Amino acid sequence: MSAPTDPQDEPTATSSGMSRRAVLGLGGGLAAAGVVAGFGLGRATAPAPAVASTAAGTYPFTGAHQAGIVTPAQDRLYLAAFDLTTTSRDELVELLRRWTTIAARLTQGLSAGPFGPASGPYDAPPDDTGEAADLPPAGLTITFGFGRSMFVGTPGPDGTPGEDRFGLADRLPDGLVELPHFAADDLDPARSDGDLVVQACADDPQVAVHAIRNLSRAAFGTATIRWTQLGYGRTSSTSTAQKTPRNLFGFKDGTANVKAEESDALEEHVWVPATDTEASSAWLAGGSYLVARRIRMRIETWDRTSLREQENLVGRTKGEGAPLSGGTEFTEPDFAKEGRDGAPLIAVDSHVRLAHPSTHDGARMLRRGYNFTDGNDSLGRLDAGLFFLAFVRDPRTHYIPVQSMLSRDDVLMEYLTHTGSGLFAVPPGVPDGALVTGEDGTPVTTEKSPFVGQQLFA
Ligand SMILES: C=CC1=C(C)c2cc3[nH]c(cc4nc(cc5[nH]c(cc1n2)c(C)c5CCC(=O)O)C(CCC(=O)O)=C4C)c(C)c3C=C
Ligand SMILES: [Fe+2]
Repeated sequence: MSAPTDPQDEPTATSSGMSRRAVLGLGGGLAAAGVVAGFGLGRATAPAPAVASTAAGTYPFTGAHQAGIVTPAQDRLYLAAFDLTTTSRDELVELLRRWTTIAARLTQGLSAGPFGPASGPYDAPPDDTGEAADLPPAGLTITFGFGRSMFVGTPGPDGTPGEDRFGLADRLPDGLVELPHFAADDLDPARSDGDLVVQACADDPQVAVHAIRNLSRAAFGTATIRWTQLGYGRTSSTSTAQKTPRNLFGFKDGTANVKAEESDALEEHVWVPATDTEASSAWLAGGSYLVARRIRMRIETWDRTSLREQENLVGRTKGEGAPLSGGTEFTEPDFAKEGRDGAPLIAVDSHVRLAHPSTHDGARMLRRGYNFTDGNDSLGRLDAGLFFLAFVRDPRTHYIPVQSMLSRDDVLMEYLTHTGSGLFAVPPGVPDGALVTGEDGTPVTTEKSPFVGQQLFA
């Protein structure tokens, strides 16, 4: 996988100078020396600090918040929702411990396990699947979240309540509601919901897929994949240093997004605050909520729509991304401005007007979506669209009212169908310095090692 092509998109890298390949080579040396170890025993390599990097860049795994939210949006996504097959709380905790260690390792360019794909016990499967062995970390981030069903199970079709399998019902955070049915939803249950979610983002699809594959492998016997979504071409900027990308309608997307540099806006709109949470959600302080919506776009119809109409539907110009009220890309839209005919220059039913914070008591969201193309239907139309991802402080105030209005009144909806949906509580990050490391200084799983979401089980 290649390093970021746009110098503005370069991950904030510190350097250990150790590539994944070098690490694997050292793992092989250990095997040759007859050292057979599980996760608790490391390789005899030079320590790889929790914050490491190569020329291609890594992002720290630890911190107050999980990586993959304000991290400059990488170009590729592989997201997987899982269903737990166990009913044991201890096994759930063990899974989260294993996942935390593996994620901490992979994001720093290490193999999933201490041996890597080509060493370790010869009669056992390798502890890493190997397809990323020669690839740099590619800015990989791995972000974990919990679905409502993990807390309260899934209600039966007759409305019977779900089962509290893990003794977590009283910890259900207030915002982790069942999303209402929105007008024009055509949701496929096989592409919706899930007990757990893992978002892997990287600048190389193989690195992102490798991450999910190895995490899924580590979940064997405890959780199975419910659905996945592959995404390419980010449709948002999450840093002012990034160029605004384009969605499959050809419009710049992410111009007015909440950006990493807007620390006040992040506190107000993205992070769950410690101050105003109920006891049931206190564990989520410093976390966020992730809304995922698979939105199919009728691109063949769109492609037969005039440029004038396309711009009016969106409320911005297609070339520059400027509001139709005038100015350049980052000029604030002037919704009061009228044209010569006395009609507002930005139509009252345009997407940007209806999604704008001024229409929703100031509520904003951090959008982090991706384009997707999943083949075609029997009529030869592409099954393509936008996999909308947004991180919000509270979906009840920051997502549901916006989506309700858009699904009812937004003229863009004529070209859209929501086909998948998920809402997840995203716990805060694993604190810096908390990871347990083995002799070689790389993260290992022990009975005491910290894990993502630990606050929930305290
Ligand atoms: C519920 C939230 C939103 C959904 C779903 C959504 C889908 C969606 N959006 C576009 C294209 C664009 N959206 C733009 C801006 C924009 N969109 C939302 C919310 C949802 N979009 C917000 C909050 C905003 C920002 C509004 C503002 O503050 O001005 C834009 C303009 C450029 C930008 O600011 O990002 C485009 C273009 C598509 C194609 C789509 C579904 C497929
Ligand atoms: Fe939008």
